[in-house]
Amino acid sequence: MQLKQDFFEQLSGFYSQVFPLGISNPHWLAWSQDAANLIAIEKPSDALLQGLSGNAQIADASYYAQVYSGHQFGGYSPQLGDGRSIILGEAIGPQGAWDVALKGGGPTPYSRHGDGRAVMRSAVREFLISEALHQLHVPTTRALAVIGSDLPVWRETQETAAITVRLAKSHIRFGHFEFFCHSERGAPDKLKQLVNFTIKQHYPDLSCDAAGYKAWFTQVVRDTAKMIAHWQAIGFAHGVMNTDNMSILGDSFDFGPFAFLDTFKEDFICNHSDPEGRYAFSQQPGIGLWNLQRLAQALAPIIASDDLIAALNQYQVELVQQYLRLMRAKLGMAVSPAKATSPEAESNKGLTDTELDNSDLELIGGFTMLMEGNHLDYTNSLRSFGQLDPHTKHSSLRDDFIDVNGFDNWFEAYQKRLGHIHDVEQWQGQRNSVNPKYILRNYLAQEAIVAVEEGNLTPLHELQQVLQKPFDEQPEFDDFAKRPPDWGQGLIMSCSS
Ligand SMILES: Nc1ncnc2c1ncn2[C@@H]1O[C@H](COP(=O)(O)OP(=O)(O)OP(=O)(O)O)[C@@H](O)[C@H]1O
Ligand SMILES: [Mg+2]
Repeated sequence: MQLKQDFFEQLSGFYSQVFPLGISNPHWLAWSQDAANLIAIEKPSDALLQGLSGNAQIADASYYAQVYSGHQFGGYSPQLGDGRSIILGEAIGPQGAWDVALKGGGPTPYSRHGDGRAVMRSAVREFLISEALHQLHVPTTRALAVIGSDLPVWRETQETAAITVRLAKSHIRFGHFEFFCHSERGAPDKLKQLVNFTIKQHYPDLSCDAAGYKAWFTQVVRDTAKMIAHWQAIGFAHGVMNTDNMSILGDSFDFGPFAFLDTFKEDFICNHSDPEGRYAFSQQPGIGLWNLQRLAQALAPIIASDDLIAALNQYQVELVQQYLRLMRAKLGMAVSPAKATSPEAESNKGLTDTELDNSDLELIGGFTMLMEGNHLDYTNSLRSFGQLDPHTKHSSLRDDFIDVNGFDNWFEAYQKRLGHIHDVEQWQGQRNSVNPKYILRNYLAQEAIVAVEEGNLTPLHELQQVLQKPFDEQPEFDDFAKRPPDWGQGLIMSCSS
């Protein structure tokens, strides 16, 4: 692993140097070669295991914990910082550099009352979801490995510590800007330094002046909207959208009590510690904007308010367009014939773009409402479109509905929207390439974790394998695509990790 130290060298005063605390009996619980390739690591080795567990020093690593703050569940926490994540530096890979962080690597000056550790179940979940989201084309941080240990840690009961080795293009969060805005009122030198660093590292085409700042913040707004559109389309609930968990690059970040929807439920709450549903599935788009508004406030000392507002105004437009793009692909609805190569959708001729957008949103919303009313599985229902002949009324999808009339009414409007499909087989294949068969259902993660506790890594490795190709039929793993058993339906997790 070849490391460089741009953040460490250019931003002193933005972190504390801290060395990871060694851990007893480290061993690989899981390894992602796909992630390893990003930083040119050919295979796991014993030397790497010792280094990434904190038992031996890695050459060129700097070891630091970043300082940030953030809005947590709506309230401002003036000082957070990496309490259990220690960054080694930026590993150089064939397509760019990736921060390497040991999440659960030991206490730091920002640990407050925490022990600096992560428990095995949360480390495994973070690993699995990072790699799974990537395969689903959702922007995300990545995970190289999970390292297990013998170290006992105390949560509600005694558990065992583990480390997730996280790769991120950047660990800079909205909360970084909030921290430096609030800690240096009146002389925003560090805030400016951080913005300039972010732009130079990640937006090399932009300048570090007023025009560049405006373009940069606009891009942050767009990237955040795009990430959330992906979550809504794939049926992913993050669970803890605090501003310290929002990456400035619009990558899904910090995976705790997340969940995919099993049965579609718009107001699904996946976080046991969120009884009010602040971060419910349906709230995510609104919270994304709220978080961006907090970021805009933090940037106000250096970016003109008109520019910030203009950028924020693009959020909803971008989110809706991205969501429409993803859902149209899932349902096989080609865009307006005026613009599209497909001449199929006869009924839409003459509609303006906005009218078509609105009628498509209505059609999509109609389908999710039907799913909710009929207690249908979100992922499996969408996957059924890969077997659907849009010209035929009867289908396995229709058979799933109790409210058949409701479905028929919807289907009629949908058929009209689609028009004639020339090559149904090709159309079905396209649906299968965007509607996954396999997602990381909470109960699957739970089963794999219980097996790890019993010393059996096979279910974890099988799950990792199946999630690497979520759109492919993998008949030997058909069971992984089933709806959860009763005990695993809508399983929600606590924040303790
Ligand atoms: N066991 C722990 N020991 C020390 N600090 C902790 C611990 N758990 C959480 N924290 C700190 O509490 C804050 C909020 O935690 P949160 O769960 O959002 O982050 P995290 O999962 O620890 O890490 P990250 O955001 O880097 O993925 C963070 O500053 C985090 O570092
Ligand atoms: Mg966090």
